[in-house]
Amino acid sequence: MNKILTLVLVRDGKRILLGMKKRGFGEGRWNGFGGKVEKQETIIDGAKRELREECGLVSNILEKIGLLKFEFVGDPQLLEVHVFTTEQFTGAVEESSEMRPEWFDTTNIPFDKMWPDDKLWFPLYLKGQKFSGYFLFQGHDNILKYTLDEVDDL
Ligand SMILES: CNc1nc2c(ncn2C)c(=O)[nH]1
Repeated sequence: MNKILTLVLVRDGKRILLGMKKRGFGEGRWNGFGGKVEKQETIIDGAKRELREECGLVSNILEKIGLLKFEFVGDPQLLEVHVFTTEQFTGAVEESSEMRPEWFDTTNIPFDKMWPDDKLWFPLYLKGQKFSGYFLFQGHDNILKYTLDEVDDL
């Protein structure tokens, strides 16, 4: 059974909010906000909860824009990441124990300090194209193979 995770990308015009992961999975990398989905919540409610917990922003309008599946050589647990975006949010950005948020210009995204798959699917995201991808990782830095498709709906 795949482990269901969420990823929320927050946009404000030309800017995107990313968080520096301070510990755990993906530590030391910039990423969107998200995490596990609890048993009693829907995926989108889990995404909204993680957004608020990790950076203080509240959004009721998340748009589903991507589905990413990750496999790691030697690990039977597949990750299934449901990707959302929002441009409508309230609250003040605040650092959490998990994440140090920072605004970036979408022309200057720090891909060299992000998961290596991000540079592959971000261009689709930035042009508003929904996507579905599968990535086979060797460790956390090396993509052995991947598929990435533009899709009309998720
Ligand atoms: C493994 N690559 C990867 N994993 C992620 C990401 N966001 C959340 N998780 C768990 C991502 O962008 N890449």
